[in-house]
Amino acid sequence: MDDDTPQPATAKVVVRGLVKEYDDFQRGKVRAVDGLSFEAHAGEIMGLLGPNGAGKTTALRILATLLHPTDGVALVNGFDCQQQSELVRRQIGFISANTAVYDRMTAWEFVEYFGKLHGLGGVELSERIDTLFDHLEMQPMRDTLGAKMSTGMKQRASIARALIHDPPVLIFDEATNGLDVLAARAVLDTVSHLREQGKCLIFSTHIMREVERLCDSVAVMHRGRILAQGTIEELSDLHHQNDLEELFFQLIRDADAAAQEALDA
Ligand SMILES: Nc1ncnc2c1ncn2[C@@H]1O[C@H](COP(=O)(O)OP(=O)(O)OP(=O)(O)O)[C@@H](O)[C@H]1O
Repeated sequence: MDDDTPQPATAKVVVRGLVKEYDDFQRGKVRAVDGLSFEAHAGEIMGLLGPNGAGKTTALRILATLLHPTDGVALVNGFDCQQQSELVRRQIGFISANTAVYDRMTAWEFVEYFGKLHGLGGVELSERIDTLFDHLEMQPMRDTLGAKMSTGMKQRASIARALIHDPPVLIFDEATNGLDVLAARAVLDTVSHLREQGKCLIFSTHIMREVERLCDSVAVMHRGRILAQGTIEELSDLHHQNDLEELFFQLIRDADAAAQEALDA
């Protein structure tokens, strides 16, 4: 990797007033993200919790430099996702439920290929892959072709791919969708382990148990906005509700009722 890259001391994600509108052929303008603001810090897992269509993937794809925002700012480690996308990509690893592997590459070749794209090579790269394969328990599948991998194996390969350049910020977008309990548990264990290494993690999900088990803070998102944000204890105290699932339903119900009232007025 380029050693001249400025490396701020603390990995951090800052999102301020982020807006994303899509031009939808059938629905016209769709405001998928509507003034979103949050921060995520090093050594912490921030949960982004929201129902289908809340705007989680859109927001995270902006952070991953895959989409341009309509308005607002998203910074990764101080670098602007829109203006400095190349630098942001070096700071970030993005894992979703449907990251593809290549049918004709083995797990090892796949991760090596992405390592090379990040400018790694030689012994440094093979040692790094070896360490990652140890941690992710991928040694038995190192020669398995993408076409022969199970869903859980594909997800492990995708995680190794996202970690190969050792980025300080990791984004998991509904990364356990479609995995069986064992494979999902392996992903959650990896996320915990990455926190111990001081990484800044954003973990989007609609599964409450994953949030309760993993996250240091949580932002509840609906209709492109954040309805509530804080630690689970802070949210429980503020809304007088200890059950996260109930709290989630309550927040969504209240927001929908307020939106309906505004429409009726
Ligand atoms: N390319 C697109 N064109 C038009 N509308 C889109 C596009 N992508 C997403 N949307 C819309 O934006 C809104 C937010 O979608 P998004 O996928 O970001 O939400 P999400 O919280 O990730 O949902 P899910 O959990 O279902 O993945 C939805 O109304 C969706 O239909």
